[in-house]
Amino acid sequence: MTALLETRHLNRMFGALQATTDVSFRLERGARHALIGPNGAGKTTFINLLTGVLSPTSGEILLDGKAITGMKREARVQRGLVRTFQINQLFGGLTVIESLALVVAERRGEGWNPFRSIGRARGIDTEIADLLRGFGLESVAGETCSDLPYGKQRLLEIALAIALKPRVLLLDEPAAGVPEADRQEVLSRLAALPSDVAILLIEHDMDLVFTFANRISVLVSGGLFAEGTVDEIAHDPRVKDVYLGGGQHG
Ligand SMILES: Nc1ncnc2c1ncn2[C@@H]1O[C@H](COP(=O)(O)OP(=O)(O)OP(=O)(O)O)[C@@H](O)[C@H]1O
Repeated sequence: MTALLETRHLNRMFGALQATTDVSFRLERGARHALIGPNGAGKTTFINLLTGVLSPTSGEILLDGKAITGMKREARVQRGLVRTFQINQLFGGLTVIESLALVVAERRGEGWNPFRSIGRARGIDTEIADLLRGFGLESVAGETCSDLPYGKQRLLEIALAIALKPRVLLLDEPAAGVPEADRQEVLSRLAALPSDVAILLIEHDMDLVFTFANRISVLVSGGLFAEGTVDEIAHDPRVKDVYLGGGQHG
């Protein structure tokens, strides 16, 4: 069966440095798949290739069996390949509800008019209300995004991505910077993400990886080093060596 997202022999050079090395990877429908690897292993480069921020030196990327290798970022998003937003870059000055309204309206092709009361367009208000409730953001709906505590910021980033109705969601360190007290909420919201959305989690935090994912790929020096179930990876002595040998978890 065709994978939902697939790479075939993907390579990316930065001058003489090979940051991605012959990566053939499959993300299945409904996946809860984590991508891990020591610092500098090439995780960010791989995600940038998937989203179209970078072009591969060679190799192919397929979404639902169709090549998207040369496609622009926006076209990939329209086809359902979505990465979590950095809200401070895009929406810092907007309120939570405004940022959600903007994304939902854009997705519906209705554009966003700040002078029109939010939610006037039919259906948008219900959709926004569902997102606010689904991600525990009702109490901060009127707050400015950049003023939110980290836990709520991470949740809003995921809510904005879900507002685009992705088929594949690339989750980049969803619990980064979240204090211990708010971590559980982020984890339970992640566990409740729609099961029909295939998720690739890029994460440094092994506890989160082992809780969330049922499949793990390990990237080392740009190449796929190991792949398997959580159990297989947790007990793979070669994977332990890579991490312990590397000194630092990444
Ligand atoms: N734009 C660039 N130009 C030159 N080298 C780069 C560039 N981006 C990444 N690299 C190099 O490519 C390699 C992989 O980097 P990348 O950031 O993809 O790894 P990573 O696994 O995401 O690391 P970390 O976990 O530390 O974020 C590193 O050696 C890095 O220095």
